[in-house]
Amino acid sequence: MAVCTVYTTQSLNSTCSIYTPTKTHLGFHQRQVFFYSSSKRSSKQRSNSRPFVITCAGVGGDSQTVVIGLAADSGCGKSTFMRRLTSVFGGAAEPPKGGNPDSNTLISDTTTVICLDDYHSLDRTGRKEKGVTALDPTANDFDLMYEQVKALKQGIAVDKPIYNHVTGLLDPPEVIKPPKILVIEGLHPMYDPRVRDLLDFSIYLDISNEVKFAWKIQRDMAERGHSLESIKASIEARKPDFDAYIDPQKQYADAVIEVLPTQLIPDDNEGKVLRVRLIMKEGVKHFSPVYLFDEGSTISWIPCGRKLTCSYPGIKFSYGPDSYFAHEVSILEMDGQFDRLDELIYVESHLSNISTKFYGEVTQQMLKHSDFPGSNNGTGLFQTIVGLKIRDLYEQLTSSKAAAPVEATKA
Ligand SMILES: Nc1ncnc2c1ncn2[C@@H]1O[C@H](COP(=O)(O)OP(=O)(O)OP(=O)(O)O)[C@@H](O)[C@H]1O
Ligand SMILES: O=C(CO)[C@H](O)[C@H](O)COP(=O)(O)O
Repeated sequence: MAVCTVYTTQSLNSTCSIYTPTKTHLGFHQRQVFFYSSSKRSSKQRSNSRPFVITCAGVGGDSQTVVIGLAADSGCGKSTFMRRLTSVFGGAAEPPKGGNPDSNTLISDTTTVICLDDYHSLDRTGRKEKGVTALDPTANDFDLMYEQVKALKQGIAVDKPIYNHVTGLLDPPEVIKPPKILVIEGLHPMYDPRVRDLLDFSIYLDISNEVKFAWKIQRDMAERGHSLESIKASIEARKPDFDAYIDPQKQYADAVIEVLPTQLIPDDNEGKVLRVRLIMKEGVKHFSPVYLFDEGSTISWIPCGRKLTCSYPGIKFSYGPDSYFAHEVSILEMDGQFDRLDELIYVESHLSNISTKFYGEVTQQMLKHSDFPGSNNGTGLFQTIVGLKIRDLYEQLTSSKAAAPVEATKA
């Protein structure tokens, strides 16, 4: 086997990979560099040599993209969560400029959110012909998902396909450049072990069937004109594949936001008042779980009174250690809803490890987006806090990378 050296214009820390022509379909942006069988060649020899085509880190290899996975079924609040997350980093998230108007991608200064629906390998007709749902792994191209997320993580731009939800067809690809933070959201970010291993942090939105149904009715009946029967039928049709392929991913998540009917109203079936649990894995690098009052203890707190206005059925917080799929976790729970969002500061001041940059940042974010669904309950509160934790994780990851050469020099 020949030992070869790659000469590249990238910095020494660049990550370069060689791809055979058979892999060019993977959609990498390629640059030409020189590839030799010996490292000791003159510059004349170098310039006369035939170039091989290889891929190199497009951002110089020094900055690495942090990858976040967000899994949930359709209509479970992923887009709302993404809007809260991108807002934490500042700037608005928009579809790629001048691109396909039906693109599912959202780009802001710091984050790029790609929707994994774009890796459907079967379009709507194809799925119908084969009798499979979009949740079925056979309707998705996990090889391409893995190759492209890996490339982006290494700083290499990719040509990502687009699944057009308007037409149900696969559209020509769009270029995705490596961002500072890449969020992959959709049905299967933690399904394929190769993709899962690329994630620096993962979140699962676990919406109970009762609540999912209430949200679906609210959106698909009120906003999209679907009938109650068709909504019920669609949920039922998806359920076996949801249980088989989507739901099991929650065991791999670093944080799960579980949304359940309230326990404050006996036999409530309206789904308006919610009990929301933030399940946080212990021992995750760069992530320290949020706690209420005293870390590791078990707390039950009713904050209603002089400092927090509560109408029926009130608000109840709980916090404590637990286990989840045999992992040690901390769980913070909020049941009920806020009457006045400005009073949230009272609750915020009793929470620790929330990774804010200034006193009241959670309350400020919640007030800023008071029109988003879930702003008056634990869904909005916990999504905002997870957004702040992701910012913190990103800052820790990037500062530890920046510090690494210094450490190496010291050694
Ligand atoms: N926290 C919440 N509280 C109440 N309703 C919510 C909440 N989050 C989402 N919803 C409802 O669910 C609908 C879908 O939300 P969203 O668009 O964020 O979900 P999604 O997972 O991105 O959906 P899809 O995958 O279908 O695009 C909203 O229009 C709203 O009616
Ligand atoms: O579960 C979904 C993820 O959003 C969609 O149902 C899937 O992407 C197929 O989309 P469409 O119904 O528009 O063909």
